[in-house]
Amino acid sequence: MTRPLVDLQTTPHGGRSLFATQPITRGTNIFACEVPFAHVIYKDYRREVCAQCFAYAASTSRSIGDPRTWSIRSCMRATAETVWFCTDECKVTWESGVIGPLIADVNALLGKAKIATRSQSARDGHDPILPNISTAQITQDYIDEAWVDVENFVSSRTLLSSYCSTMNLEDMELEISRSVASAIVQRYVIDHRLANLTASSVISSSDLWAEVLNLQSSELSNVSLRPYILKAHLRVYAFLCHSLPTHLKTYVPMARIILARDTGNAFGIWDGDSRDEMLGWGLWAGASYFNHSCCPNVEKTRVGRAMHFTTSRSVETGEELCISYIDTNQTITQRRQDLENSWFFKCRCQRCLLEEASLH
Ligand SMILES: C[S@@+](CC[C@H](N)C(=O)[O-])C[C@H]1O[C@@H](n2cnc3c(N)ncnc32)[C@H](O)[C@@H]1O
Repeated sequence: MTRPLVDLQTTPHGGRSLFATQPITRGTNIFACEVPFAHVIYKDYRREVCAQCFAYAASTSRSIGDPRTWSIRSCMRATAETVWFCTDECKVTWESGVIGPLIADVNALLGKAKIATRSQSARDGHDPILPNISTAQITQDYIDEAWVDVENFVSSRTLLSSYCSTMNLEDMELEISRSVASAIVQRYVIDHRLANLTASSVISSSDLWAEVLNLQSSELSNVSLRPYILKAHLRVYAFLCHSLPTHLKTYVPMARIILARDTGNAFGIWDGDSRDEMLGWGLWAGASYFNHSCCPNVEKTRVGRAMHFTTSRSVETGEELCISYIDTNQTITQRRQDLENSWFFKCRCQRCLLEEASLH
């Protein structure tokens, strides 16, 4: 058996991180994660993004005159949401799988349920799920209590149904709901052994959920910086409790776990290398142990549904293997701002430490 090239270790500065177990040459594929555990493609792009391989119809690499939307569509159950494909091969692969069609069924239900949330008169601004809050109030206890309250609230079917009929779910809340629902379907399929899922080169399907649980949560940092996120998450939870089919409802408590880990661990699904347009996002469990560096030695590439990680230069035994989360062609001040706003940490990479020292 060949020895793995990477090893997970704890760092003094940035939680767990991946390290080289032997010298690695430039261009080596060190890790691959085959499928996202949760994902969503934004509504505006759904006709332009292949449901199987995420190829973008309007990408700049395509020729002038090529259509901006895909024309091959799924024709499975009438109850399922229509999805589009770049080739017949992708369509056959998707239709012969279990997860894609199940997600399309659930998405159709969520779409209808969202329309129903605005069928009655708009709310008067008061939301019983969470009163207006100020950042000063936000502690882990506060967040825990808010989740206990919402769980009590949704346990009354009458209250829940009446709330959802006028909650006026926002478009972004529906996207978040779709992403959580895709994870719920994934877990349902694993639990019921409906498909043989291989998520990555090192993780077996039975460990997939454990891998998601193991991801770092950024719930408190995220809600402290953007208190409105908590309200959106609680509303998504209530909406899913109300709208999902009975066999998936038992999995709704997963929502808080996914939402707490999504920010800080998910990757954007981009149109191509130039990253002009973000088409959606996905949570590739197992691929989130790469720490950030402003002088990275690993490049991340999406290959269809898979995330591949390749060394961008040669690496010594024991070296930390890092990707970059941001545009590293920025000043230290801009880089810090981006990392603190979106990932809630102060970068301790070699480049930042050197640049910081030269400032003093
Ligand atoms: C996607 S996770 C990476 C894996 C993470 N270290 C863990 O233990 O799960 C991102 C988090 O890792 C930490 N991190 C990543 N790169 C870092 C760096 N250059 N300096 C300090 N902390 C970093 C931050 O806490 C960040 O929010």
